[in-house]
Amino acid sequence: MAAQILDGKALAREIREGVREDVARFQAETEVQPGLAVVLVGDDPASRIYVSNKERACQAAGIYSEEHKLPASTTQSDLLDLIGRLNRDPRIHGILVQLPLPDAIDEGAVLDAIDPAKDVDGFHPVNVARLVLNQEGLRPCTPAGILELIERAGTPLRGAEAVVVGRSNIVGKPVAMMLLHRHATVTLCHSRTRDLAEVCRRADVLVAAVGRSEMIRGDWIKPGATVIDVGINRQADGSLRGDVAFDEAVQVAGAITPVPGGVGPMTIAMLLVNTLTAAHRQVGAPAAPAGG
Ligand SMILES: NC(=O)C1=CN([C@@H]2O[C@H](COP(=O)(O)OP(=O)(O)OC[C@H]3O[C@@H](n4cnc5c(N)ncnc54)[C@H](OP(=O)(O)O)[C@@H]3O)[C@@H](O)[C@H]2O)C=CC1
Ligand SMILES: Nc1nc(=O)c2c([nH]1)NC[C@@H]1CN(c3ccc(C(=O)N[C@@H](CCC(=O)O)C(=O)O)cc3)C=[N+]21
Ligand SMILES: [Mg+2]
Repeated sequence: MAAQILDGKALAREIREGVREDVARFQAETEVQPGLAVVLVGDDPASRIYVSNKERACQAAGIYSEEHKLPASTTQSDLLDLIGRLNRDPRIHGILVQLPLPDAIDEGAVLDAIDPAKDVDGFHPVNVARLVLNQEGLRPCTPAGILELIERAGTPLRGAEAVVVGRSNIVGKPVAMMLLHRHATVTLCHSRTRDLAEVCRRADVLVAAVGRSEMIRGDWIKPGATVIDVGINRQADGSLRGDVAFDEAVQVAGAITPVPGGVGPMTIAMLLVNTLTAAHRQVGAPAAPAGG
């Protein structure tokens, strides 16, 4: 029997509609409109697509958004100045600096400069520490979206074998930590992992965040497993492929996310949730938003 398809686009739409209602209520109570600033340095075409998706989603949810497009030649000190201004700007509750940054800019120095209260990506060291300590803080959007999808699949995590392929700071490591906090037994794999296929076959929940088109084959998947495909791999013809060979995997898995229409839309929905949560915490409004 073919797997249940986890429709991230539909779930993201539901979440964004909930955010829209919560934003309206928040604004009525506080007279403050939540605001997001997105900073894009250089002209990476893929980043431009995400940035315009984010902008449209903000508008639909009633969140103020502004886009700061800087040339690739921008210096680190100019970027730090901009972040300082956004940190002090009362209209702005969330700041997102699109990654990767040009080589001449020290990514760590830039992330350190963002006010942790406005760090809607959850990449500042303070928010990373709060995640590891399982304390309240802003959680990275893609991992948060992945957890929502797993929950929607009805997959129990307590005691489950979870295998994450990829150990980046923005996806692999934080999603592994979130699965651990849900009491899964977590294996975090990377390019030096031996017998990767064998490790994947143990997984009740498999998260692929590698960036290699269709690397994970159908026979790497345990029958009935929940498979989350984070990969966004642009093909020569312009289409997108995931890190999982979908046509094979869908025959074996219990539930699987498509690419596109899986994790990607959830990332944007969780960015809106984080922006509203950040606004609540900064304004100190009485009621907390759903999911915040
Ligand atoms: N849908 C969404 O919202 C998002 C999608 N993405 C997509 O997800 C994918 C991963 O992104 P990101 O985490 O930033 O990627 P990175 O390139 O930062 O990390 C890739 C990871 O995969 C590991 N890896 C590479 N090759 C292999 C291999 N042959 N076997 C096992 N592990 C391997 C690397 O190992 P090592 O550490 O040893 O080098 C590394 O840990 C990309 O396609 C990206 O576009 C990313 C963010 C959000
Ligand atoms: N500071 C920072 N935060 C990020 O969250 C961040 C980043 N930098 N750099 C790049 C990655 C990648 N990323 C995606 C977001 C949305 C889609 C998305 O909307 N995907 C849709 C459509 C994609 C398309 O058609 O091109 C889908 O999968 O269905 C994909 C990928 C966020 N990232
Ligand atoms: Mg993110």
